[in-house]
Amino acid sequence: MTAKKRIVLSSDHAAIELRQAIAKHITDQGYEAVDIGPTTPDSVHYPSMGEAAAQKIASGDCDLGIILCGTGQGIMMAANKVKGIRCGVCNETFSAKMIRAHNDAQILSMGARVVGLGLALEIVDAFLSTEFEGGRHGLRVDMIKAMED
Ligand SMILES: O=C[C@H](O)[C@H](O)[C@H](O)COP(=O)(O)O
Repeated sequence: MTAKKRIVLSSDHAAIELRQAIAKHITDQGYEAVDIGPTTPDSVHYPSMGEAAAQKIASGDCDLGIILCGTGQGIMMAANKVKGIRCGVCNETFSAKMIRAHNDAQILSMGARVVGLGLALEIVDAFLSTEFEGGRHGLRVDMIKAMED
């Protein structure tokens, strides 16, 4: 039996309900949701939550990630500071497919103050169901990786 894909989820205070709905949605689909919070509505700083999620990927503990803040932008910026991490903000499904297919992004970021629940779940599905195509795209991703050395 193949191990379940482990998907780390994190957010700031702006996206708690959406994050929890996504966790249930992907669990229902057979993924293992590794939800690192927060769980209370208290204000929490998105850089810490973005970094914590990205470290779960960089360490190999999780396969892919979904992170959320008000716009998806701030938490994405923080996640991308962790070496080896590629994260994009996607507020529609085409980009969510393409950051997997062409950019081999490990983390999807979304804005809970931008997208509604129905669209957010479709974006998640697009991201999780798409594989990296490699080939010429692999050369370009390697160029990004080389900038970190
Ligand atoms: O990029 C940053 C995010 O959108 C944050 O969720 C947002 O800045 C939080 O704002 P506030 O503290 O006013 O809820």
